[in-house]
Amino acid sequence: MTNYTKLPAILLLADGTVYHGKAAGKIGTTTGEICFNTGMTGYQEIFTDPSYFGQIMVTTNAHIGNYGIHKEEIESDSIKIAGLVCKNYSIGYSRKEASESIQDYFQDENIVGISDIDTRALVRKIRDQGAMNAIISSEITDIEELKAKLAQVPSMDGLELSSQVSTKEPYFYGSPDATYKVATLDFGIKKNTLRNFDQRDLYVQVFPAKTTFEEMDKWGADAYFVSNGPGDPSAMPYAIETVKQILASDKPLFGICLGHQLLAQANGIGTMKMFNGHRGLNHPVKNIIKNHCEVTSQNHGFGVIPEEVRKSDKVEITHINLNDQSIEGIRVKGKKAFSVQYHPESSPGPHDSRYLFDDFVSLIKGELSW
Ligand SMILES: NC(=O)CC[C@H](N)C(=O)O
Repeated sequence: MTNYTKLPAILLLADGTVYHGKAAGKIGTTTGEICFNTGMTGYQEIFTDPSYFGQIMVTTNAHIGNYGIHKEEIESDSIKIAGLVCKNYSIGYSRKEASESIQDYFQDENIVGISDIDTRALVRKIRDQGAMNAIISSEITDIEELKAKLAQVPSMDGLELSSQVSTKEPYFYGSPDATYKVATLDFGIKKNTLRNFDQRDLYVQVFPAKTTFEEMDKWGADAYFVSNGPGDPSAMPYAIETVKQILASDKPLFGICLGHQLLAQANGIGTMKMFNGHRGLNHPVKNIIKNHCEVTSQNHGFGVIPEEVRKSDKVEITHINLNDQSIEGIRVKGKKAFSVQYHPESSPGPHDSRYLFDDFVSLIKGELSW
């Protein structure tokens, strides 16, 4: 394949800052909300995480691509990030299990990126100025033209994206002989969540985002799962309604990330756009029920409004972020429903929080209550 990576490329931020670097991936132009992930490993899992749909990813690890691309290290069937910004873009790779280079992968999947950017300076800028849109181009050099294109990009605030990454048809995961059945609402589910269910004797049917409760209920599931996903949860009234109906059914319910935000919304608690999201593999969270700390994997740009959670008589707080005291977990009083803002399936990330999948199984078995 032709190697275009010596060609110049431009990154323009919505505040007018221009960065010059080199083309990475396909030659072209891409737009999205710029965000950064501080993880030191797991780039392929991050690129394929559907929650990043519509976002340009800045990786703070200095080398990207250096251990190649592995067919199995994916969280969905394609790259979901809108574009990549990195420092060193390594086309050569050192792992013998890898099947191709990052450059071939990006070109095959039509992903536009930019390398040789001072990502430390860029991240400090985004950190201090908050979330904003950006454009990367390796074909347009006129800044005014790039500005005009960037002005057309919608704000992430108020954007519904889940229905674009959700499965179009229902499908099954795991063994039909498993003891319990979990109906899953797919807003952009990660494969490792499904692997964790399968490992715990749960048979899953994954439903498209806009499936009604009535349709899912026909399957006779023992419990429900509400997945992670991209976009603004407050722009998803259809999903909030379905979660309300699941709650009314009194079946166990577990939600992760977007699923957590939707469970809050279904209980009358608002969500908000954060100044900077949490994206990385080492966010400390305190489980205030068990009085322990977990190091967690995170990826979100919205959050539940802390004052509204504290005032709510419907939910109680189970987890708190130790960096900024944001709400990381809730459970619904008198219901078998709980959720976390972070990612216990953690692919990539530490496994501290995997016990939440065991808690879900205990809840289904009737061995856990509050
Ligand atoms: N990982 C997720 O589910 C992200 C949820 C939501 N889109 C957010 O950015 O906050």
